[in-house]
Amino acid sequence: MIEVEHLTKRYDGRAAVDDVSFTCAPGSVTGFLGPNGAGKSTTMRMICGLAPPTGGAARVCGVPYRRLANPGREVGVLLDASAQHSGRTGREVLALAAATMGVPRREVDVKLDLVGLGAGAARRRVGAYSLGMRQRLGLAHALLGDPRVLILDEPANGLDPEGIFWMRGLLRDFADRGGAVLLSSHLLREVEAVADQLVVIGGGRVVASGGTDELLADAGTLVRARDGEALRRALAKAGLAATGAAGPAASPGGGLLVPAEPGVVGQAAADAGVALIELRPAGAGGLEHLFLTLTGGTSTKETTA
Ligand SMILES: Nc1ncnc2c1ncn2[C@@H]1O[C@H](COP(=O)(O)OP(=O)(O)OP(=O)(O)O)[C@@H](O)[C@H]1O
Repeated sequence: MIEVEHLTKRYDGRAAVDDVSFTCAPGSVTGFLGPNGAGKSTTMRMICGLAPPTGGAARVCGVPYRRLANPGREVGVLLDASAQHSGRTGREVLALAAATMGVPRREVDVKLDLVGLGAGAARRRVGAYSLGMRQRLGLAHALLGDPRVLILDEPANGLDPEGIFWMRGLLRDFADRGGAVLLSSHLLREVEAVADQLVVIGGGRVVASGGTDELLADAGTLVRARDGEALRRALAKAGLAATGAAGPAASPGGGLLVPAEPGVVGQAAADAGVALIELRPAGAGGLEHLFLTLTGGTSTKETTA
């Protein structure tokens, strides 16, 4: 439903997006991940026809976005939650959009309800909304035309943990009913629970992509021994590269992340007579480590989280 082929965007000769390709299939959520400045928003803007690509092409529902006759009925887009007119109430924003799209007026209340904006909130001006409320309104706007595709740029920004959990459920349900979701974030943890596949971008280029489970399975093994140095020597002897596990992959007292199956790592330790106190698939923590390694040093702005 979304096809991105060799998309490239240059500003003043510098590539903000460099030869990016991926597809988002019906019935799936694609997590589009990368640090600040990686090129996520620029890619999404090109998909939605808001920025002309320097090279490559993107299609939504089989055609370039600009060729969709009534885009809101096919693709729900939330690129900037703060873009709504601050002087209008939440209900007015949706009512206007409904009229433009030819959506029955009753859908306004259905969608306000769906995103948890009650009657009181809907009567308030958008200028008085918190960022989380604006994100909810943006989601209601994106869902208004009952589209088959959702393109959402950092929709979890400003939502509290409960809001993020709620949004995951909503997006999962949307995909389970056959929709395609492209969801960007600079936080792996925000999307890994809901994304079927991940596209990781750093410095404008895709640095990793694939099924979330597959990437998790490939995330390596976390291993720890009381004698860390002996373990390092044992792994080196077996030709296994090891890095100090950091962040969520780390275990108390330190540990090593090894890009190999737990059985292979355990055998290497056993062969050298090193007693282990921990040996497990690194899973999500390992993926985070992989993500930080792959995108390391490519962030052009300070991370907000
Ligand atoms: N209109 C523009 N003119 C010049 N450079 C731009 C423009 N838009 C984006 N860029 C640059 O392109 C690069 C990618 O920016 P982009 O906003 O796409 O990244 P991002 O991954 O969405 O980051 P963030 O998470 O901070 O939104 C950055 O270096 C940015 O400064």
